[in-house]
Amino acid sequence: MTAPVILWLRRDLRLADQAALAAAVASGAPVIPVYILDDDTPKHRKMGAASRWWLHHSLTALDADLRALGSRLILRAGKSDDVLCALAEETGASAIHCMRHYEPWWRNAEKAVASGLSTGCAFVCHDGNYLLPAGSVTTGTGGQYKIYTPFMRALWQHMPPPVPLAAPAHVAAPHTWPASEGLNDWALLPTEPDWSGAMADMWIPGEAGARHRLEDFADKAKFYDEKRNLPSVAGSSFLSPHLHFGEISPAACWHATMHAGGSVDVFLKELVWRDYAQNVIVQMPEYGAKNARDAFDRLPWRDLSDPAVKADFVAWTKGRTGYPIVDAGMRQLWATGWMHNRVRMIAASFLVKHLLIDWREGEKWFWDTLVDADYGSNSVNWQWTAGTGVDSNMFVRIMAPLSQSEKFDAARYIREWVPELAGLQEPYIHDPDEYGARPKSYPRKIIGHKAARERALKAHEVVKS
Ligand SMILES: Cc1cc2nc3c(=O)[nH]c(=O)nc-3n(C[C@H](O)[C@H](O)[C@H](O)COP(=O)(O)OP(=O)(O)OC[C@H]3O[C@@H](n4cnc5c(N)ncnc54)[C@H](O)[C@@H]3O)c2cc1C
Repeated sequence: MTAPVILWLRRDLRLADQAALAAAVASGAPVIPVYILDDDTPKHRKMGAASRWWLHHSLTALDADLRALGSRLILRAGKSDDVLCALAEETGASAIHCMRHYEPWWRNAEKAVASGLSTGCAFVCHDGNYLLPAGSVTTGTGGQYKIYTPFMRALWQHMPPPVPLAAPAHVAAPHTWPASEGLNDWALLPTEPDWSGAMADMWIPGEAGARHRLEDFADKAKFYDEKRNLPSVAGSSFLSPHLHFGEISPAACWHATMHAGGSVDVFLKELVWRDYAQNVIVQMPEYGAKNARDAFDRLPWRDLSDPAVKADFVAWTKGRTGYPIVDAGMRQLWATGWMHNRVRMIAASFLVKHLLIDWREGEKWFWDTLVDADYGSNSVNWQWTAGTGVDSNMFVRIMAPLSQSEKFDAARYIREWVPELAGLQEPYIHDPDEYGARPKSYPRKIIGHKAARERALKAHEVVKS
């Protein structure tokens, strides 16, 4: 009887263009696909609540897709290396195939599995969750890029990525299946209260949902640059949670859109940002916790243990800052697990500069509430916004939320997410306080733009010194 091979699944929950699955199938051995719910290895970086909701549905979809090919998904909970080594022993597996991941905890886990397996079992990591393996695009002298633009130019020379692999037609099952835990027993879905209604309306987690999003976007990709900054318009791809969970490969996204014409290159460059973020965390694994620019360690952030500061933070999380564009974004995030990119920049900048609250508090909130919460992309973008990153916006360039709201035509978006303001016309809706048009149910501005700007610039003096 041929020994089986194990397919270790993490953020690569797809059948098409899945190099680890393709290699497992090509080995000719029976395949045991396993997903391990591991809250030990990532420690405080375990998946947030919105991601857990997504995971439940994505695993359900993947199990159904595998069953259609004659296979199924085995679920186990525990520390990945312990579980995998035990499963390899139990099944007599000859190899474990997986996709490579770059979060520091996954890199450690990959090393632990490789060293923990008995000699009869090979451990093989495959690439394909990114356009190129992190670390493979190097400068002329063989160094790593820290800045996005030269990184993008260098990566672009290697594009397009290889043509995506088709899903296998059949996945051979083992003679007997090892025991599996029940997905419902993992309690990944919220119950009391169940806050996932708007998420379920907006998203279809799983590979088929990802494919539909891509097909829908491929027709619009040529207009990307004109529309992507307008929160009232669905101008971007909405692929981020699907890409994060690996339900679709970036190569599939590239090939489906690259001939769209118009401004599609601007979209493709956003896919490169995703790769860039992984390259940053490979070089600086602590990026989610540590300022890349040390001088910012001196910045006197307001202290969250002070109740007044805490109240400001809570107002931000609940979308009650008195700045309609910020509040609309934060409420969209809470309801759907996603926020428009332009509004993410405005809301993040508001926390860091207007409220002078440490970017790490915002990063944590996003980690818990985004369905696309991604260690690399989240920390790179927060540090970009805060001005603390290797490649970042300057701290002293303070975004004016109210003019951004007008510039990017956010009225319809605000009406959708801040119903108290639904009756206001332009320009009042962008700044109801200023025009004396604020309904009683909507809060006053938590701080004026001028006062906030002066406070932030004063705090920054310490960094300069
Ligand atoms: C403060 C802040 C935090 C963020 N946190 C995350 C996060 O945790 N996870 C995440 O995927 N994105 C994050 N982003 C980036 C960006 O906002 C989202 O990727 C984008 O809004 C997703 O929508 P979309 O799929 O329609 O993107 P599109 O505009 O259609 O872009 C296509 C894909 O490119 C990638 N991408 C686009 N912009 C970026 C970017 N700036 N950085 C990295 N990848 C990008 C995403 O995978 C996205 O799905 C963050 C941005 C900010 C300002």
